[in-house]
Amino acid sequence: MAAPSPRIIGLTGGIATGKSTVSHYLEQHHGIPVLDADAYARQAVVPGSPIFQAIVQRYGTAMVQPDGELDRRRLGDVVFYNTDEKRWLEQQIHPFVRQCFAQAMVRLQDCPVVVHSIPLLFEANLVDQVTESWVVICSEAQQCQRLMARNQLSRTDAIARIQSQMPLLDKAARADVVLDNSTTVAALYGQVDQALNEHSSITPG
Ligand SMILES: CC(C)(COP(=O)(O)OP(=O)(O)OC[C@H]1O[C@@H](n2cnc3c(N)ncnc32)[C@H](O)[C@@H]1O)[C@@H](O)C(=O)NCCC(=O)NCCS
Ligand SMILES: Nc1ncnc2c1ncn2[C@@H]1O[C@H](COP(=O)(O)OP(=O)(O)OP(=O)(O)O)[C@@H](O)[C@H]1O
Repeated sequence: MAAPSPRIIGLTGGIATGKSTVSHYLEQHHGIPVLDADAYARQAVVPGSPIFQAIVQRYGTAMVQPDGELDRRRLGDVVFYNTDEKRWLEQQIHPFVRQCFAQAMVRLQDCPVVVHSIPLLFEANLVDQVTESWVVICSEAQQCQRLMARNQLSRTDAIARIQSQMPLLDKAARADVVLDNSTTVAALYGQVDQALNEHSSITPG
């Protein structure tokens, strides 16, 4: 059976498990366009935007850095410890992100393969928007260590961010492809190459 056109790979995982490492490889090595929900979510809160203003109204100017940008670390310290505040923020940002995806897909409709990098692919029930789902996993100890190192976070703050998400094993159980990023980046790339070749005929549903 012919693969649907375009083939849309929904790339997900836990925080700091390696989504960006995979998406950069797909983009740079394979030339596949990547639409990144995290990047759109950052665009949603540029200084002066309606959502930036709503955030400042809700939490005060303490959320704004001296350079005028949103203090993302500080906002994370609020929402990753408080489910209601996380839900409020998602309600502000997600419609903008959905609109960005829809607009970009009009532009990319003739591409044979497109990647949608979406941390909340399963949590937000977006799996119907893609033709196959890939999840990047590693052990929780590695995830915590990589997150602490990259974002200069304490162990407590890293664990709060990890625990605010759907457990990785639940994501792995739902995914079409599980990419194990518990060893080297080279080993991860090998799995990506294999998944690109082997799963090209997965159809939605
Ligand atoms: C809270 C914010 C400001 C923290 O920013 P920060 O620069 O520290 O992190 P960044 O945006 O790079 O996200 C890093 C990772 O955090 C995790 N994460 C982000 N938002 C969420 C969320 N709502 N729920 C669970 N995990 C999340 C994802 O794994 C993501 O890849 C930011 O994550 C945000 O605006 N989140 C709400 C928007 C959202 O839901 N984004 C997810 C994609 S739409
Ligand atoms: N196999 C690996 N071995 C060691 N470090 C790694 C490996 N893969 C990724 N990393 C590092 O772990 C960190 C997280 O990786 P990456 O940014 O790709 O994750 P992510 O899932 O995109 O993160 P986020 O959820 O925050 O967007 C980065 O600093 C990256 O360089």
